[in-house]
Amino acid sequence: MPPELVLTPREMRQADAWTIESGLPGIELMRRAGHAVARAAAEMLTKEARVIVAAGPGQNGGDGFVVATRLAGMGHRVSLGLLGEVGRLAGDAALAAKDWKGAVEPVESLPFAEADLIVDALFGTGLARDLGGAARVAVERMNASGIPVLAVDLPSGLDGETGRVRGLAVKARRTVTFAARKPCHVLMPGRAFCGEVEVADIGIPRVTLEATGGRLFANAPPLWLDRLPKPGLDFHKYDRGHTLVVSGGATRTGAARLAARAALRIGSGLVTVASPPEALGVNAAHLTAIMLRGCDGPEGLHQILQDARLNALVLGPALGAHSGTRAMVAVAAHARRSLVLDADALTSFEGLATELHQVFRHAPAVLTPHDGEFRRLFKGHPDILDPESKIERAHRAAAYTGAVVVLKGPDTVIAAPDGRAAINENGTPYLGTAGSGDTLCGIVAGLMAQGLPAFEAACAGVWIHAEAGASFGPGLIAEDLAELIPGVLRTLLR
Ligand SMILES: NC(=O)C1=CN([C@@H]2O[C@H](COP(=O)(O)OP(=O)(O)OC[C@H]3O[C@@H](n4cnc5c(N)ncnc54)[C@H](O)[C@@H]3O)[C@@H](O)[C@H]2O)[C@@H](O)CC1
Ligand SMILES: Nc1ncnc2c1ncn2[C@@H]1O[C@H](COP(=O)(O)OP(=O)(O)O)[C@@H](O)[C@H]1O
Ligand SMILES: [K+]
Repeated sequence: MPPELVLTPREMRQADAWTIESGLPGIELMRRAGHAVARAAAEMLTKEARVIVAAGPGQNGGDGFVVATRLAGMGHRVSLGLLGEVGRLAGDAALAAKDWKGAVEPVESLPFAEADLIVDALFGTGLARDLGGAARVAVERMNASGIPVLAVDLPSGLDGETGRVRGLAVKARRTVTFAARKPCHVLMPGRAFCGEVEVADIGIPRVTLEATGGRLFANAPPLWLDRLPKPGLDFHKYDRGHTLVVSGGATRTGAARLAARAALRIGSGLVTVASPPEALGVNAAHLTAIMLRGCDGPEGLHQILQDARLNALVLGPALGAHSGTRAMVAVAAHARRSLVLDADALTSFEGLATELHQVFRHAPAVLTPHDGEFRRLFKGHPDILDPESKIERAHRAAAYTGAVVVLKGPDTVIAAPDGRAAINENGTPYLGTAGSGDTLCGIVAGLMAQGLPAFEAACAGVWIHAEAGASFGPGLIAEDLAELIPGVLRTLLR
C-alpha cells in the first residue's frame, strides 16, 4: 500500500483541473462527489427520513444539490436551503442546481432541528474569509440543533489548508472528502470538527495527485515500514548501532535514562549514557544493560566521540539552557553523527537560531521542539514563526536549519529540509506526561543508530511512540512507554 498523500486545497484544485482537461467533465466529478456523499448519508438514515441540505454559493453548494437530488430519488424527504440566489450559481454548481426539482429555500429558514440528518454543503476548500452574516447564523443553528451533520468535503468554517477555524465551524459527525484528505482533516483543531472522515474516489488517479508535487503524507506505517530495521541472522550488536545519550547533572539524570532505555528497546544494539562526573553515582545505581561513561562538558563529549562506533546521539533533555549546552551541540554537529536535539539543546539557543542556520545540512539531525520550544528557538524569525499553517512553520524551520523538524503536539508535524512532511494522528492526550518527549528522542535516535534516515526515523519514531501511548491509555507515565515498544514492534514486523 503506498503512503497516503494529503493534498493542500491548491494542489487539489490543480488535480481537479488536470482531470477535467484530460476529458472528465467537471459536472461528472461533481456528480461522483455528490453521489459518494449521498451513499454515506443513506448509511446514516432510515427510509423516508428527513434530510436538510444547506448549500453554499460555490462548488461545495453544487455538490449539495447533487446530494439532495440523489437522496430524494432514494425516497428520503429532502429540503434544500441555499445561501444566496440560484441565479448567481455558476459553472457546474448551476448545472447541478438544474437537476434539483424541489424548492430552493433561503438557508435562513431551514428548520434544522426537525431533520434526521443535516448535510453541510456551505463551503469547502474555497472559504476565503471568516464566517459572518447568514453563513455564520446558519452554522450556529446547525450546531445548536444537536442533529447529526454530514459535511461535504470539509466542515464549513474550517480553513482547508491550516485546519484553523475561521470564526466558527460546523461540528460534523462524519465528513466525506474527495480524492485525498486535506490538511484540515488531520491538523488540529480541524480534525476535531470532522468526525469520521471518508475519502471518496471520484476518478482522479493517484498519478495525477502525485503530479501536483504534493509531498505531504499522513504519518502511518506505509510511509516507513519497509525501512524499519530487522536484524539479519548474522548480525551482532554493533550492526544494530550504538546510541549515546548525554545526561544532566546529579539531580537531573532521569530524562537521559528514559531516552536511553527507549533507544535500547527500539533496537539500538548498544546504548551508553554520557554522564557528568558528579552524576556518575546516581546513573550507575539505575543502569543495567545500558552502559555508562563519564563526560565532562563539551571537551568530554569530543573525547567520547572519537569512538566512531557511537553513531547516534541524543542531546538536550535536562542538560540546562546555557552556553555549555550550546557548545555540546556544536561538538555533536561537527562530529557528524546522527543527532536528536530536544529540550535544553533547543532552548539554549533561544533567540540565537542564526547560530543554527544550515548547521545540520551535512549530518542527519532531528530537532523535536514542542510549540513553546519552537517559539523560543526561532524568536526573531517571523518568517518561520508567523505562517498560520503548522506544516509551513515546520517546513521553514527545516529548510533554515537543514534538520528534520518534529513539531510536537496532538498533531505532530514532521518536516524534512527536502520538502517532505508528514502529520501524525495516532496519539493520545495521555502522552502529555513528564518525560514523554525524552522517550521520543530515544526512539528516534535508536532508529537512526540502526541506519534509518532522519526523516523516516522521525516519522516512525513519532508513530511508534504515539501508538505505545495510545495502547496504554489512562494512567500512562513516561516509564511505561519504553516497555510498550516491543508490543508495537511485534505488530508492525509481523
Ligand atoms: N472540480 C472540482 O474542483 C470539484 C470540486 N468540488 C467541490 O468544490 C469545492 C470547492 O468549490 P469552490 O472553489 O467553488 O469553493 P466553495 O464552494 O468552498 O466556496 C466558494 C464560494 O463561497 C464564497 N465564500 C467564500 N468564503 C465565504 C464566506 N466567509 N462567507 C460567504 N461566502 C464565502 C465565495 O465567494 C464562493 O462563491 C470543494 O470543496 C468540493 O466540495 C467537488 O464538486 C468535486 C470536484
Ligand atoms: N494531546 C496530545 N495528543 C497526542 N500527543 C500528545 C498530546 N500532548 C502531548 N503529546 C505528545 O507527547 C509528547 C510530549 O513531549 P514533551 O512536551 O517534550 O514532553 P516532556 O518535555 O515532558 O518530555 C510529544 O510527543 C507530544 O506530541
Ligand atoms: K462543507
